[in-house]
Amino acid sequence: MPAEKAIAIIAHDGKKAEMVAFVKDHSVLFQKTKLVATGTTGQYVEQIGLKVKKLLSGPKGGDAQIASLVAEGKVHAVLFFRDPLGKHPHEPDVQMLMRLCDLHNVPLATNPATARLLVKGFELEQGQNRIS
Ligand SMILES: O=C(CO)COP(=O)(O)O
Repeated sequence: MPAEKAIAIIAHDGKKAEMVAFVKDHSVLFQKTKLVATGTTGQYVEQIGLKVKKLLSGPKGGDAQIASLVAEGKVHAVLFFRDPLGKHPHEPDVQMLMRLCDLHNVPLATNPATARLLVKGFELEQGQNRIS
């Protein structure tokens, strides 16, 4: 994984608990990786003990800021723990982020199962050849 690029982590409120469990499970990889997150998600990631650049909260523009980083080529992958049952006032920002990931061919996981596979790919890239 290019050292200068970050992994972006975002979680809707209904998925924060799953995001925390996921990040804890993969903390070895995340300790070695530049992390960026939307505001509240970032606070949770910090509480796990990881260094993370916190942007604005999602509804205040955090997803849009991550979209901008994607467009600038500064994001290696986006792990987005979306809540498909929730209503989000900033849904247009979410759609923009996903569109820009597709446009710039940036890996985007929108649920924990896909995030797990993506992270496995990073571990393989880094030579940690363990499949569990
Ligand atoms: O709203 C979000 C994703 O769309 C997440 O934002 P927070 O991390 O600030 O809760």
